[in-house]
Amino acid sequence: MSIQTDDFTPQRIIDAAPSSPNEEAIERALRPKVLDEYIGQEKIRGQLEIFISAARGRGEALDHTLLFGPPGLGKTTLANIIAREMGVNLRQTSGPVLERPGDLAALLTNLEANDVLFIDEIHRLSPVVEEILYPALEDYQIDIMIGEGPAARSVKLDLQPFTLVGATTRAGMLTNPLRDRFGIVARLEFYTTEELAKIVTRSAALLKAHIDDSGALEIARRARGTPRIANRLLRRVRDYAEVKSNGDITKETADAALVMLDVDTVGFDVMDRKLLEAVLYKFNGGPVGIGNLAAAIGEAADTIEDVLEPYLIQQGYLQRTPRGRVATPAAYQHFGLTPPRTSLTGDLW
Ligand SMILES: Nc1ncnc2c1ncn2[C@@H]1O[C@H](COP(=O)(O)OP(=O)(O)OP(=O)(O)O)[C@@H](O)[C@H]1O
Ligand SMILES: [Mg+2]
Repeated sequence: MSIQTDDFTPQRIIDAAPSSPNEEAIERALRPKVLDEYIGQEKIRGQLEIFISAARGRGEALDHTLLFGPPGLGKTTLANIIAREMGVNLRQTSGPVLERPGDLAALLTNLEANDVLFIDEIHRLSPVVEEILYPALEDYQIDIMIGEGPAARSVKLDLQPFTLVGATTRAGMLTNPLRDRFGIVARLEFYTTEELAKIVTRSAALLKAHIDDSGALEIARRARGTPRIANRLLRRVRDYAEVKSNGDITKETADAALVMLDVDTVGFDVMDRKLLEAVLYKFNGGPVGIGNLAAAIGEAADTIEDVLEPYLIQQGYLQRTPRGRVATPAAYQHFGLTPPRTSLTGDLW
């Protein structure tokens, strides 16, 4: 019998990663299917609209596209939308799954003209697999080795023109030759409260939940700029509203539910507070190196960098300096402390 650990590990309510296979199924149902339903990310949407309609007009494959940004901002959603708007198939895989060159070759040779190949976590491709990808991206050709030892020979195979859509939370970890082969590079930004409120309202309608504007705004404000978190908070608030009142989601029910879930007024949960408190109290406001910080709060450095930090930095609570992480005056104020007149890096705030 196999046990899915997912169901047993305690889960941050505002974790930006999907919490279980079950949540992924719910997400699929809430996922916008066409560009017009995709809320926010105006710049990317505007660009894609033009590039897609031009490529379609010429009957060509869309340029290879790299989507990067923190988890839960809509990269997978966008990859699906691109295929849909192009009117082609989407084949999906991910960096760690492609262990051998043959795995990728099999996928590539099965693509039909102008199809989208979506590689999630593309920064985790192994170097040997990446090698195969270069000529595929440039000339729609691959070189594969057939046989072993002295009898081995290399065979060139022609591929159909296709679009690679790569997604990553870490653009900095891509090799230069790979990054250079993307014609379109889109950086997804955190969503504004207004955009998230629209997403919450749309999802509530799909879930047949009753929500008013103030309820949607309250959830949006506390969703860390991330649609995945907004949708998750909505589902938890809906549970609360159904059990504790008549099921209608208002500002009051949303607030009460979120207090119960330990999500504070700016959307921080226990982990965010733990991180900021460590910088403030244990390291005197910083600067503190990522390794020390990771040890102090018992989280992996990767998790801090990919999941926790981006939002805190974007919201201006934390700064990344060459000497380490530094708490900003906003962080001091959030915890009711008086910020020092100069930061520890010596700059005047
Ligand atoms: N622009 C958007 N409008 C409406 N809903 C969105 C939007 N972007 C994302 N969502 C919702 O958020 C959920 C998470 O999005 P998605 O899975 O695309 O994120 P991701 O960037 O691929 O995350 P990860 O890095 O974990 O793979 C989706 O199920 C979708 O319902
Ligand atoms: Mg994804």
